[in-house]
Amino acid sequence: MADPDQPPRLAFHGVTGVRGGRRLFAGLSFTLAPGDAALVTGANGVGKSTLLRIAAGLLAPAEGRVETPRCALMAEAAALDSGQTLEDALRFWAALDAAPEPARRVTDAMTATGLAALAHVPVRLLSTGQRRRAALARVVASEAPLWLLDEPVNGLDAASVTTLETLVADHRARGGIALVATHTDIALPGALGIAL
Ligand SMILES: Nc1ncnc2c1ncn2[C@@H]1O[C@H](COP(=O)(O)OP(=O)(O)OP(=O)(O)O)[C@@H](O)[C@H]1O
Repeated sequence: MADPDQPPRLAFHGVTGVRGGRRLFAGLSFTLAPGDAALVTGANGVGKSTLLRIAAGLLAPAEGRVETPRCALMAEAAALDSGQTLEDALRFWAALDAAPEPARRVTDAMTATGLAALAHVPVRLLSTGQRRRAALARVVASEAPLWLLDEPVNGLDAASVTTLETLVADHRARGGIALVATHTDIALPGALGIAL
């Protein structure tokens, strides 16, 4: 567990990632402090999503140790209830976060991701790109110190990619940390490169 009195940081200490009995990476060590970002790159199936899931605490490292602050993961599935309105679906997750004011956080996140006008639209009616933006809104609404973004650019149009880049930059400027896995270009100034 992260010490709440210390600034948040993500630290991998000699981490080995194994999936389906296959060793994907070994002895991986890095530290990200407030304001830092890292870009995880590599071919399909190399282990980028696995690394993010280990960072999120969803998978245990086969070897080594991970220090993770409170985090939010944007993965392939938005994990939003398709029968609910966008606002209600986002509020469901925001209420589970260890942070106050879920309704205010959701409203702010929908505005930041350009989704405010769709607040009352059922999730099932959202387009692919809108659903991806909704997944991003879930991360923004969490106000978690660590954002874990797995292929966040997939399905986004050019304007939404710019919005994403701005949101990540703002998050870092506020002392947040971002770990991004992608094989698409994304502007992440000064990011640590983790090539798998
Ligand atoms: N639940 C699972 N059980 C067993 N093997 C898995 C599981 N999930 C992924 N794998 C395997 O682990 C390896 C790494 O997968 P991972 O999703 O981490 O790769 P990736 O680099 O994110 O790939 P992509 O660029 O295609 O998204 C792949 O060979 C994949 O088949």
